[in-house]
Amino acid sequence: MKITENERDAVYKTIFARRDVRGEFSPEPIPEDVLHRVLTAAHHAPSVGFMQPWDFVLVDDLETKKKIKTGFDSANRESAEQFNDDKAAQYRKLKLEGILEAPLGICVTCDRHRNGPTVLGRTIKAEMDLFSSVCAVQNLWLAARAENLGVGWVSILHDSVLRDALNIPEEIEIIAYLCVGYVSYFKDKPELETLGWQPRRDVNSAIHYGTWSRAVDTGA
Ligand SMILES: Cc1cc2c(cc1C)N(C[C@H](O)[C@H](O)[C@H](O)COP(=O)(O)O)c1[nH]c(=O)[nH]c(=O)c1N2
Repeated sequence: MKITENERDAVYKTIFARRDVRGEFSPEPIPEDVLHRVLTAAHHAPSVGFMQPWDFVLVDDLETKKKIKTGFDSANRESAEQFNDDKAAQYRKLKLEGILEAPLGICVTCDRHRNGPTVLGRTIKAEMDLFSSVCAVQNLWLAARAENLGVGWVSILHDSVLRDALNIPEEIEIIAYLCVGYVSYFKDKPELETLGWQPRRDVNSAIHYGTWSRAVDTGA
């Protein structure tokens, strides 16, 4: 099967128009068929040894979301203290989650024991199962964008909060908590770029020919 030019353009458009969404969610519910398409796209991510170690816990209960939000608030206060004075003040102004606003939360997990102890491709680097689950997150994020659904990744959370709220056992790894819902608009650029937190690196500084070399900061 060949990808047509229009289809190629749609893929790039989706990649460049994807954003991390925090506060702009509408409460409009996500239709079952749309959600199923997005989760099926996530489920078709590549995985080491075709392990498919992920699971998706869907969270629409307000009380559960409130527990997670309380956990975020506490972890966020703890996080702010890790930055120096100016950066901490700027950090405290950032909106870094949409846990209550988003109609749906999705917790992506990784079962590190799925398919037994020896997995093709994971014999030398054990963390490949975790990376596979992150591939599922990216597929989900892009498929959601193609459906005009916003996604926000919230990682300022201790695992214990999600384990308690969602009944996730210790042997299951927590990969991501995602806030998902329709949005009024998608920003053109990452918010952290617009607010001056961090600029986008020039793609050429990420490309190395032959050997790795430390990127030179040109200040551009
Ligand atoms: C593993 C991981 C973890 C997080 C994120 C991303 C990823 C990949 N991002 C989103 C992140 O800030 C965002 O992707 C970048 O700022 C780039 O913006 P766009 O995603 O292009 O809009 C994120 N954003 C946020 O507001 N709170 C968070 O806790 C996190 N955590």
